[in-house]
Amino acid sequence: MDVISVLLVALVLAFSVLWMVCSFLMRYYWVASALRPVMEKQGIRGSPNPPNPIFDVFYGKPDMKEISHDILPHVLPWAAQHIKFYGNVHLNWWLREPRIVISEPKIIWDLLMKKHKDFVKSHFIKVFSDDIFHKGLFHANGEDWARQRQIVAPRYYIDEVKAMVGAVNNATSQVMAKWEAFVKDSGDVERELDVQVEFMNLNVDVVARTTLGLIPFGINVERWKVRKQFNDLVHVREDVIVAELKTLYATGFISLAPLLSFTMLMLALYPDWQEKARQEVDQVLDGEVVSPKDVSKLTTIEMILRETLRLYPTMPLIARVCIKDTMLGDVFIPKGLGVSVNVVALHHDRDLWGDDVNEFNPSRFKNGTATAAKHPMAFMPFAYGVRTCIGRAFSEMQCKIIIANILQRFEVKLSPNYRHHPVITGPLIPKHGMPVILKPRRNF
Ligand code: HEM
Repeated sequence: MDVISVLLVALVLAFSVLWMVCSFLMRYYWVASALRPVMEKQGIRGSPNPPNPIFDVFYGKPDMKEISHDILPHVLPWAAQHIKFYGNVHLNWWLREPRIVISEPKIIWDLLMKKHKDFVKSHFIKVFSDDIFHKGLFHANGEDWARQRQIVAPRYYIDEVKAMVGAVNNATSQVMAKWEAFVKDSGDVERELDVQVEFMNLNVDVVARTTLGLIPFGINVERWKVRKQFNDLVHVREDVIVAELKTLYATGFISLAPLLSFTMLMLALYPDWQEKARQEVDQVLDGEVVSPKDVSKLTTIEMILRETLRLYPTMPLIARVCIKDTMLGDVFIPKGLGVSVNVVALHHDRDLWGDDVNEFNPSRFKNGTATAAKHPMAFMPFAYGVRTCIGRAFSEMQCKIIIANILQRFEVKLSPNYRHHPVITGPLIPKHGMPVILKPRRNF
């Protein structure tokens, strides 16, 4: 390498380092001398020091001492403290980035419904998932998002979802037969199994059977030809189609396995609810597989799933970043500030849910979700507004079918090896899996 090349490389390196240092200082300067006073003047206060979420998440934390559903102090200890000291709207940090964290329904309404145009998806979530979701709908913004949503969302409308019941039944039946053989092989009447791993595999299978209908091959081409959306799709670049499939695969198996796992925990912990749900399954299905018309009749399972999602929301934080100076309620939000909805805190707020907030009580959903708490937006596992989850109906249908199949064939007990340690790794998951004891029902 000649001298000029060496000098050029050194110059580029020096500029890169300078740029990194400057942007770091800028961020700090902005936070320390500009942003904090703006927020504090409005009465919004928060932690003076950034916590270390990476450390909290991955290392060194002991399991919960007992199986309690009061999980906020365990999964987000800083949030539990901040709510106590600063209230339901406070400042916090994501690494070095300041964020306003909210668990106040009226302000969440403004963020997700009234003022949604002033916010975009935050790169906060991309830290966790960019390599998985790539450029798909989950991360997209602006026109790119609108175009993708228009193409993908109709695939999950209720009639389309009903048409997927058979595929879910087939995949689930195979797994049930495998579980029965697994217990039989032990020569015992019951056997322990980590169902979390099983649910992940099952969901990959279900998503493959249902989602591959999106790929424009063979018969799908014929279907798509008669739809206007196909015209949109052929204009979408190949990498965007791949990104969409990755998104649907990832959301399918990342989000459903934890919900199903925690539901198994609830069934094991509350045998009275397990029995109630089983009686409903036996009555509605009468030994047959679930048909599309049966799905809406499984109301006890529906309540159990909702109460599980309340206590253990799969998506514990919803993150946005402000792109235009705006107001959320009475709070001025400057452009560039991150905003997070703390769904765990919202779902565990005593003022909204009452004194039994940390108890498992599916009956609170007997008249639906809107009246279960003191505010209709107190329950939001699938978010609200234009970016609400497109997979909601699909997830509810799939989970009902899987749980109905399990109850039809097995009794579920808690394993002595279960260790209670919900943890946020992006989704909220049981850190040590979900070992339960399965006992096939003899009379089935
Ligand atoms: C227990 C199951 C599930 C839960 C709790 C859940 C929850 C959520 C939440 C809270 C959001 C909003 C995120 C945000 O605004 O930042 C979301 C978005 C999304 N979900 Fe789900 N989800 C589930 C299952 C699924 C499934 C099975 C699919 C695939 C079909 C799916 C596909 C998506 C997509 C594509 C988005 C982005 C939508 C957009 O931004 O327009 N989800 N989900």
